[in-house]
Amino acid sequence: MPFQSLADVRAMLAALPAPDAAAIAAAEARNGQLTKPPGALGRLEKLAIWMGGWQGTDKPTADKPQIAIFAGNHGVTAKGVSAFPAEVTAQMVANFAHGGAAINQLARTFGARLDVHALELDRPTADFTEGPAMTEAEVVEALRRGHEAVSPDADLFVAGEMGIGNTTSAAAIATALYGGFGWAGRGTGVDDAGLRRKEAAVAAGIEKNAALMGDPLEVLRCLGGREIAAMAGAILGARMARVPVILDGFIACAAAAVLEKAAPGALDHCVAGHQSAEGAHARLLEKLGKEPLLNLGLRLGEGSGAALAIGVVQGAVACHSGMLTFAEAGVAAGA
Ligand SMILES: Cc1cc2ncn([C@H]3O[C@H](COP(=O)(O)O)[C@@H](O)[C@H]3O)c2cc1C
Ligand SMILES: O=C(O)c1cccnc1
Repeated sequence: MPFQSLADVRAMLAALPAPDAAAIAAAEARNGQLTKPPGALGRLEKLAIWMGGWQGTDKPTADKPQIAIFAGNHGVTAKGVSAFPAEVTAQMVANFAHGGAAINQLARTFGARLDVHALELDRPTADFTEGPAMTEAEVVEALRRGHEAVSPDADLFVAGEMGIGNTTSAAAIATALYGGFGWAGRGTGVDDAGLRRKEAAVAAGIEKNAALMGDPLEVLRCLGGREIAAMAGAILGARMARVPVILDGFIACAAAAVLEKAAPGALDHCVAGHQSAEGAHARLLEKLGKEPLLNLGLRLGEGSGAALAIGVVQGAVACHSGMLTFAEAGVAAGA
């Protein structure tokens, strides 16, 4: 058991592993010798060196990517916050199992292992507008499921989610962590009245759980969902195993934000895969200090934007680890 209480999670967050400084130096040196003008591969160069640092090598790989999707149901759906009914969560889990969802196609395209973890779908979280969404035992169990989902063999990890109502939960988390207004967005496509219901649910959730909002892990317990907690646990598990992570959209970033607030630097092993079309995702990425790799107007979740960014990371490490140096290739170096 990686942890049995939120206190154990806090202790883990206080002692996170750092990247391998020698591997970073070696990867930087290698990058400087490859057959291209200095800096010509732009951000790909930084990505490859970052991958090397976390993997502890000057020749990183990205041919064993893992995508884990976590699914959970939300009591707050009773407040009419989604354009779709809560049954869709379980129906989409079946669709993932049959290979029929967008993420199945993307995982196959980039050669990623895809695991689906359905977290007590017949037992939704409590409606957070009326009290904490989860007990400590429930949130710790979800964090643990995520933590244990990371394969020790993976060289790159994506956490994705499925949970009708979870853009409201993510908006509530972002509001609690960063304050201000306007964190709720259209999600699956709610109309103006639906958006107002989401804003009201967020405000009620913050007010009802006000006494606990100073502690990021309590924010996760009170306003999160099982799949959001599991994504946080998985991102933490990847850090402990020094597996680099690609962050997905608004909901995945809300999960990640809990870790960053609890322990600044906790997302140093993460890159932002994309900027989603969910209204407040750009703002959340700014709070995290992360520049997205892609901006394709996706607003799906399931890890889909991050999955597409696996291709970018694969391109970066293929160049970095596969190219010849000037000396090896017999190409004349510049002045
Ligand atoms: C068919 C379908 C497939 C999905 N795949 C991801 N989501 C996305 O939409 C949900 C969040 O939006 P909201 O907060 O508005 O409910 C999450 O399940 C998210 O993963 C889907 C939603 C639907 C309807
Ligand atoms: O940003 C996302 O990942 C997202 C946006 C809308 C609906 N589901 C997911």
